[in-house]
Amino acid sequence: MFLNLFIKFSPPCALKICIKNNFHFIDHNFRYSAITSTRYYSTKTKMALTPEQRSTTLAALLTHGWIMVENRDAIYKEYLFKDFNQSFGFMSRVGLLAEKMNHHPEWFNVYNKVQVTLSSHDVNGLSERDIKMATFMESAAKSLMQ
Ligand SMILES: C[C@H](O)[C@H](O)[C@H]1CNC2=NC(N)=NC(=O)C2=N1
Repeated sequence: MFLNLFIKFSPPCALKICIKNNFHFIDHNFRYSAITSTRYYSTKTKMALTPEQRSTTLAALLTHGWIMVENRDAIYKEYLFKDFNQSFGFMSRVGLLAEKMNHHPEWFNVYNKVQVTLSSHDVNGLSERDIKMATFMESAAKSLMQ
């Protein structure tokens, strides 16, 4: 109900794509049922970072251990945790957001080390989604490390 109202009255720049999934079930009594789930994806943030965003939000991340990748419009950071438990906890938290955003980090993990590269394939470079993801990673890492 609220979602419908939101979609109806949200500003026109926030164009929504609606994807319907049909799930079909047969239970242990061989009764058939179907559930339709609807997901809405916003196209609003599918844009490369503006020069202004680069000199503000991106610049802030670059003072927190993130670096620009050579020959690619992407950012990289290496996180060093206490042990594998912390690394995996971090990746689990980030993984849930990644699925929700449909935006996935390129990452490598061994024991307490997680190396992350962020970029947006669809704009062939950095977008607001990378900033959002990196900012979330910063707070997840901080809360796990204390
Ligand atoms: C087809 C699918 O929507 C795309 O590949 C999604 C999935 N995950 C993604 N992850 C990242 N990092 N960038 C993308 O542009 C992206 N796009």
